Amino acid sequence: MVRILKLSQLSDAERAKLQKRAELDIDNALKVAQTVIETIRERGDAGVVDYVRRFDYEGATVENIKVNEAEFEQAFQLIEPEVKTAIEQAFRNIQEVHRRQMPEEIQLAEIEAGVFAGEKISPIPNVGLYVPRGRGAFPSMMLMLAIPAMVAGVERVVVCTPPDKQGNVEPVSLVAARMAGVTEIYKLGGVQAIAALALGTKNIKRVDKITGPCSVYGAAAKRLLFGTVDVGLPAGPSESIVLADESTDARLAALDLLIEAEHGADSAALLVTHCEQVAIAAREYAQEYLQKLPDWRREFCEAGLAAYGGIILTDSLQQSLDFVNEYAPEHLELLVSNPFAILGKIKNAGEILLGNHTPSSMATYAIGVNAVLPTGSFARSYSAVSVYDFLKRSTLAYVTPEGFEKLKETTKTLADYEGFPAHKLAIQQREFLL
Ligand SMILES: NC(=O)c1ccc[n+]([C@@H]2O[C@H](COP(=O)([O-])OP(=O)(O)OC[C@H]3O[C@@H](n4cnc5c(N)ncnc54)[C@H](O)[C@@H]3O)[C@@H](O)[C@H]2O)c1
Ligand SMILES: N[C@H](CO)Cc1c[nH]c[nH+]1
Ligand SMILES: [Zn+2]
Repeated sequence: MVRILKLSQLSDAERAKLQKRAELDIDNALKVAQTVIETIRERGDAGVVDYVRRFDYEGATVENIKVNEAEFEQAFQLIEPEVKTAIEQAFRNIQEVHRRQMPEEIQLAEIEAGVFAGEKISPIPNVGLYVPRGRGAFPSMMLMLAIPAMVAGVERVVVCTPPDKQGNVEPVSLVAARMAGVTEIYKLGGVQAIAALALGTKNIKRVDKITGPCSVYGAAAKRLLFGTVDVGLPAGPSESIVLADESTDARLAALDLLIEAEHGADSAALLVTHCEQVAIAAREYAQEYLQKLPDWRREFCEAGLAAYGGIILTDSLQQSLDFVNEYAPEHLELLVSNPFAILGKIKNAGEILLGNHTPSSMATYAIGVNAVLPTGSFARSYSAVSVYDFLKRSTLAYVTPEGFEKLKETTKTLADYEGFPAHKLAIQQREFLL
């Protein structure tokens, strides 16, 4: 039975446990990751292959961990026509959304007479994308990562994704990668993928940034390699809040509660409402809909809902909103009578989905908004993946002779005050040299 928790009756410890989610059960993974990283640092490709053999595919060799042309071609043979059509529509919408995000390459504004300031935008040269594979196939994640990287103009986009026990990469992910223009793909998952991308080996050139969702092993590796490489946003176990009021159809609330719950036993799926009737009815419907899922997905839902999720009953809509903002969910669905009326009150959420026709599964696959989102309360400061994850900004300035006259005294005064004589001299001498 899906639990109903009355928010006002939760102890501080219970509230903190909800807030923490599963994200931080990382200690054991950190130990594994440390050993794998050290081995790859010392033994390079041979170390990488040893761990692929141990964790994913026994037949891995230095030669066969890179996806070859025949494997791409085979993937195009294997894909069902309706899946290809679906991928094509998703591709178009994701590309459209991300093209609209692209800023002007050069922005320069006159700040005062003769003083121009702005930014030059450039792509990150080398980027590694991690597309997970453990508990599902994720061609959608391939699109969500590869398309913004390509739109941003990244020169080298490398993908790592785990092979199955037969050494194959999930074929629709290969089709999605090819459509986006990615050709360099390694059959690597977990720590060995992150370590190879971050440290580089003879066969796998290191990257400047790695981004993409992963399980606790990849997350542990990213934590240990922070400082060696840019590890992007924290995107861990899926989590969501469905926010309901007295107008909500409890069947929709129950259905959407199960969307993120089915990812894994570590998923955190919550329905938050001040309306007891909706809470009780949604609990009944959730039980019913759970029976429609295959055993392994239903067991994920039951475990995650018992440990990290469930239905939270609050005293008022305002208390529900306060809870949402404190929790900072990855996905937030506003299944309320007028979602636009409360939109301004949402302060922290990776994704905000408005109304009955915008379930989070549609955002994951088809709308075009990015579905790689910050988890573990990091939606307080991080954003969804976008072209900005693949761009950097150089500040840009240009001063005319007129502008130089206007700024020279301020520069000399502040250089004096801070005790930097060469800074001052560069201004003083220019007054004679120019
Ligand atoms: N935040 C987001 O936007 C977002 C999007 C999609 C998925 N996700 C989350 O990403 C995660 C993906 O995880 P996953 O497990 O499906 O795929 P994964 O690819 O991250 O994990 C599989 C890899 O883990 C490694 N591994 C497995 N067991 C191991 C062990 N005992 N020791 C060392 N390494 C081991 C293997 O090398 C394997 O390749 C899920 O938690 C999912 O909810 C998040
Ligand atoms: N909902 C996930 C992000 O939390 C993404 C995903 C891909 N496939 C299925 N789900
Ligand atoms: Zn999902």
